[in-house]
Amino acid sequence: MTQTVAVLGTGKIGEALLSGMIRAGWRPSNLLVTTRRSERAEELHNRYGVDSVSNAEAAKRADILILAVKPQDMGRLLDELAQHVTPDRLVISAAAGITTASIEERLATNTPVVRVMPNTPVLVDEGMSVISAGSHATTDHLAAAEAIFGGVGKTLRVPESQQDAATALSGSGPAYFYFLVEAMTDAGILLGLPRAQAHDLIVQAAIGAAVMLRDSGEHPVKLREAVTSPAGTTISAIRELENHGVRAALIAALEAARDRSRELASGNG
Ligand SMILES: NC(=O)C1=CN([C@@H]2O[C@H](COP(=O)(O)OP(=O)(O)OC[C@H]3O[C@@H](n4cnc5c(N)ncnc54)[C@H](O)[C@@H]3O)[C@@H](O)[C@H]2O)C=CC1
Ligand SMILES: O=C(O)[C@@H]1CCC=N1
Repeated sequence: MTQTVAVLGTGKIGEALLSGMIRAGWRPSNLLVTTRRSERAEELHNRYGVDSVSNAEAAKRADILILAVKPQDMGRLLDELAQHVTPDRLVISAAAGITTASIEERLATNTPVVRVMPNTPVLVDEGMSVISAGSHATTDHLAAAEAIFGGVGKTLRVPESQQDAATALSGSGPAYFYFLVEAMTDAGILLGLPRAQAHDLIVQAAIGAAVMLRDSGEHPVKLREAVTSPAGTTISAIRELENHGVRAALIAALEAARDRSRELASGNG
């Protein structure tokens, strides 16, 4: 961890990553951030002890640049960086949809670019980061990205052609579970439970189910069948879920997220 890493754009995912890197043992003196507002720079300095610099300065000083701005802001960021990034730097983009090729063509020839799709559970070291090499990135560059993102969760290498699908499943994935918890908590209210209790019951059911999925090695169908007693309560609920097309809705939802990721490749909104 002797390299210097700059996080360019420190919104939700940029800060989540920054906080995770500090927990994983990165020294604030080896980290830089860029922000659009000076109050935000001050806030991050107070919180993490990191210095804020301009994007051009970050490109000059950092070995690894993590681009964490919105896809729609990527063009402008690359304009600011283009003259300053040399091919001995590693550029990691965390932006949905943006291809490594589109970044490579804006930077000096042979600049290595790695595309990563993390998710917000990096905040609790349970992130999933899906990693792909651009055309000039070597296995050492992939390993450098894995060292950073592996400190805050799991990593998986995929061909870049699968990144839009991975974004739909994993980058956006936590939101679907929060949405379910929200809806199921409302159901608890309808059934007469106090909101706080309904929330706790659903969250613990989610945690228990997630740990069983991760640790038991069983197929989800098997785990669901173990809950579903003959003529019992669960099957009554499952019938309603099927009646309302929840399975088809999920498939369509993730397909829409994949398509949106593809659209964002143009950098347009
Ligand atoms: N939020 C999430 O769960 C995930 C987000 N991503 C990707 O991360 C990127 C950022 O997303 P969020 O953090 O959600 O957005 P955000 O809007 O919270 O953060 C973006 C930040 O970039 C800053 N910014 C924009 N242009 C800048 C520039 N030229 N120089 C310095 N800072 C600049 C903005 O002020 C803002 O603070 C997006 O490309 C998104 O696709 C990837 C995985 C998960
Ligand atoms: O919603 C988005 O576009 C970003 C990318 C994955 C998660 N959040």
